[in-house]
Amino acid sequence: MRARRLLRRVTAGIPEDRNPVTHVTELPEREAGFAEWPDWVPAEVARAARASGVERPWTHQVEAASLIRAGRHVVIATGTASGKSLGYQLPVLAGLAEDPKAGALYLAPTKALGADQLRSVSSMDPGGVRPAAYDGDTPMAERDWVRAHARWVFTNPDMLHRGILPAHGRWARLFRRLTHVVVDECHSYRGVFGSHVALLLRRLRRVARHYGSDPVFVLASATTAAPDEFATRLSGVDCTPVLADASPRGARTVALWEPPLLEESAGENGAPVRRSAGAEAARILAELVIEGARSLAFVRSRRGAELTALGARRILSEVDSSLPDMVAAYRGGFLPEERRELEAALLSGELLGAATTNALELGVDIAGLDAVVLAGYPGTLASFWQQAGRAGRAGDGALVVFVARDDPLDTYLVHHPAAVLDRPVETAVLDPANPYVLAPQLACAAAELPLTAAELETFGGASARAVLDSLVADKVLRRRASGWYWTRRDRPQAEVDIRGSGGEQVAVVEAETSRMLGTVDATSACSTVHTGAVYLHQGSSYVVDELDLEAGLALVHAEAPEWTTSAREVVDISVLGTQREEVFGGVRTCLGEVAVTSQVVGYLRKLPSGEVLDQVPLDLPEQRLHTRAVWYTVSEELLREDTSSASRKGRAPGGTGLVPARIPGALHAAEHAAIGLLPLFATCDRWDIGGVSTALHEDTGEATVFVHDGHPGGAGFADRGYAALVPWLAATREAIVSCECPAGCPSCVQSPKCGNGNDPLDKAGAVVVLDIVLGAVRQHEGRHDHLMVNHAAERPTASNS
Ligand SMILES: Nc1ncnc2c1ncn2[C@@H]1O[C@H](COP(=O)(O)OP(=O)(O)OP(=O)(O)O)[C@@H](O)[C@H]1O
Repeated sequence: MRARRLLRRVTAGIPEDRNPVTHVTELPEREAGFAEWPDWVPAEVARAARASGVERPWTHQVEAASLIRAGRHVVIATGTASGKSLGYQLPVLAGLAEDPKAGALYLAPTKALGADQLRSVSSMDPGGVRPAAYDGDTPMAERDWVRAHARWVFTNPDMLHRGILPAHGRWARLFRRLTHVVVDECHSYRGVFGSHVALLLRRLRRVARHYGSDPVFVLASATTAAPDEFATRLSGVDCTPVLADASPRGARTVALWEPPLLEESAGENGAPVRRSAGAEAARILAELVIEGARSLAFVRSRRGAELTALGARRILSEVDSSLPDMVAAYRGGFLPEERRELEAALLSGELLGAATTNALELGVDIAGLDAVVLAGYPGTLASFWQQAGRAGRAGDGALVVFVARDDPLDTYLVHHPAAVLDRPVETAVLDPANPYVLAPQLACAAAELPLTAAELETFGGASARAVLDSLVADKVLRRRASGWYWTRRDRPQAEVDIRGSGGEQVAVVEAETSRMLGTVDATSACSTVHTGAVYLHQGSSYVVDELDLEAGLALVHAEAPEWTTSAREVVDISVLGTQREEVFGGVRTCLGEVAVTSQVVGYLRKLPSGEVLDQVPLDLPEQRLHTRAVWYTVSEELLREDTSSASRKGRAPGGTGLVPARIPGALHAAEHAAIGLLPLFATCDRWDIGGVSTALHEDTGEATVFVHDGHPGGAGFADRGYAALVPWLAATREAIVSCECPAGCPSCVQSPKCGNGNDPLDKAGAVVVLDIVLGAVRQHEGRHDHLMVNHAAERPTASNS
C-alpha cells in the first residue's frame, strides 16, 4: 500500500498519455527462517554477534557455516544484506580460536569493503585472532607486525599479487597453517580482471601447498545464476553452493520508467533526446522526500550524483525551506567514516534522501529503505538487485524505480520487464585461458616457485603448456627437467596490472601533485585519456591535458566541466582464424580470432541533458588489437530479396528487402544496437566491446557485422555472444522496435563512440537485417540442416613481450 502510494506520488500531475511508467510489478514479502547457534561456535563470538543485534542466525547462515566447518569449499550466493558475512565468520573464527597457529586470509575487491569486514571481525575476536589489514594504506611500520602476528589478514587481490605472493617466504608463518581463504563479493571479478584473479587464486593455492596447507575457499557472491560453476571457475576448486536465502525481506513494488523524448531535438544528426535519467531521478527523489520516504538514488558518476542531489534540493526548496537539507550527495571517496555517517543519518531519518554512485553498492550496511531509484541500468542484474535490495523492510512495502538512460539496453529493459524481473541473474564471464592473461600470470607463478609439469592442469592444461612454450621461446622462462624457471633477478609482479590486460600501461597522473590516479591499457588509452577527455576516477572528475603515448603518460588536472566526452573511433577488422562456424543457408555465424585496427579521430562533448555540444578532432596513431570476435554474414540474395516472412511484418517500407544503398546503414545500425545489448548476455560494459559492419568484407566476401572484445586476447565476451546469438540478436531487434523515435536515436541505434558520426544509420533497415538473420537461423535450426564447422580449437598464443 505504502509503495503504491509513493508511486502515485512520483507520477502525480503527469498526463496519462505521457506516463513514463512502462511496467509495475509486486515482489512479495519473505519471512525470516531462524536456526540455533551451532554448539561449536565459541561463546564469545555468539555473544558479540548478539550484541550487534543478531539474536539468532538465519538458516542459510548455519548451512554455510556448517559446510565450511566440515571442510567444504563453499559459495554463498544469497541476496543483498542477507548476512553472508556471519556465514563465514563463524567457522573461520571458531577454527582460529581452536588452533592458535591457524591463519586465514580475506580478499575484497575494494579496500573500503575490507575495512568494514575487518571492523566487524575485530568486534567478534574471541581472543588472539589479531585481525589486521594489509593493503596499500597499511603503514610500512605496521606491515612487519601484520606478517608476524595477525592471524586473519584482510587484503585485496592487488596486494596479494604484488605484496604477499612475491614475498611468500616472509609470510611463511601464515602459509604454514592457512585454513581459510574468503573471497568476498566474488561476482565483481569478471572480464579481464576476473581472469587475472582466477589465476591469482591458483597461485595462492600452490604457494599454500608448498608450505603444507590446503585452505578451504569461501566465496561470497550476490545472487547469480549457477554460482557454483562460476565459483569453481574462479577459485579452481569445487565449490558447494548455498542458495536458500532465509533473511527476511519486505514486499517491494518495482516500477520501470522511461523518460519522455524532449520536444526539441538537440542530438547528433538532429536525433531526438530523452530527458536524462539523472534529472528524472532528481525529481523522483524530491517527491519521495516530500512523502517522508527514506530513499537512495543510484547514479553513474559522482558528478551525476551531485547533480541529482542538487536537482532534488532545488525542487524541494520551492516546497519548504527545511526540506533541501534532508537530501545529500554521497561523495566521500569510499571513506569508511563518511559511509558510517550516511548509514546512520539515513537509518535515523535525519537524512531522507541521498544520491550516490554505484560504488556505494558494495559493502554498505544500509537496508530497509522505503525507496530506491536506479538512474540507468547498472550493467548487470547482480548489481541491479544489489541496489534494489537496499529497499524493503519486513512488514512494510517499499518502492524501487528503475529509470532508463538513453541507451539501447535500457530501452530494451523497460519495455521487456521479464528481462529484468524474471531472468536469473547472469553468471559473471571470465576466461582464465586468455593467453594475454595466462602468460604474465604463469611468469609470476614461476617467479614465486618453479612450475612443475604436474601443476599445469591447475592453470588450464594444454593452453598453459602452449603459453609456457612461448615464454621459453621469448627467454622469459627457462625450461629444465624439473620444471619452468623464472630467469631474471627482478620480479614480474610489479609489471603485471591485474586490473588491465597485462599489456603495456599508460599511467594517469595529476600534473600538479604528480599523484598517479590509475593506469589505462595502452590499447584503450587513445579512447579514454586522449587530450581533452573527461576522466572519472573513483567518481572524481579530471580533464586530460596531454596524452604522451611514447612515455606512457596521461597528464590530467582536477576539473568537473558540465559535459562528458566520448571518443570517436574508426575501426577496421581482419579475420585471423575462424574457430566456430555455422551455416544457415545464406547466413553464417562465426567465432574466432581477429585483428582490430582502430584510430581515435575525435571526441564528442555532450551535456548531461544529452545535448551534443560539438565534435573535436584529434590526431592519434592507429592501434592494433589481437582479440576475439563473433560475427555474422548475410548473402547478397538474402539481403536484397525478401525471403523471410518475418520481415514482411517488420518495419521495412513496403515489406521488401533492402535496396543496395540502404545496406550499409542497416548493417551499421544493427551493429550499434547489438553492441548495446551484448552486456545483457555477457556481463560486460558496452565500452569493453566494439564492432565493425561492412556491406562487403574482404575476408568473408559478404555483408558482415562483427562484435569484438576490446581486450587483447579477449575476456570471454565474444564467446558468450556466440553462445547466445539468437536471444542476443532477438533482444537487439526488440530494443530497436521498442524505441518510438522516428529514425534512430541514442536509445536505439546511435552509438556514443561511433567514429563515423553515426552516419549512415538506417533504423528500419536494421530490423530487416536482423529479421533475415534470425529467420535463417531459426528456419535451418528447426530443420537441423545447417552446417556446423568446428575449426581447430587451438588459440594462437600471445607472447609476453
Ligand atoms: N541472523 C541475523 N539476524 C539479524 N540480523 C542479521 C543476521 N545476520 C546478519 N544480520 C545483519 O544484516 C546486515 C547485513 O549483513 P551482511 O553485511 O553480512 O550482509 P551481506 O549479505 O554480506 O550483504 P551484501 O549484500 O552487502 O554483501 C548486517 O547489519 C548484519 O548485522
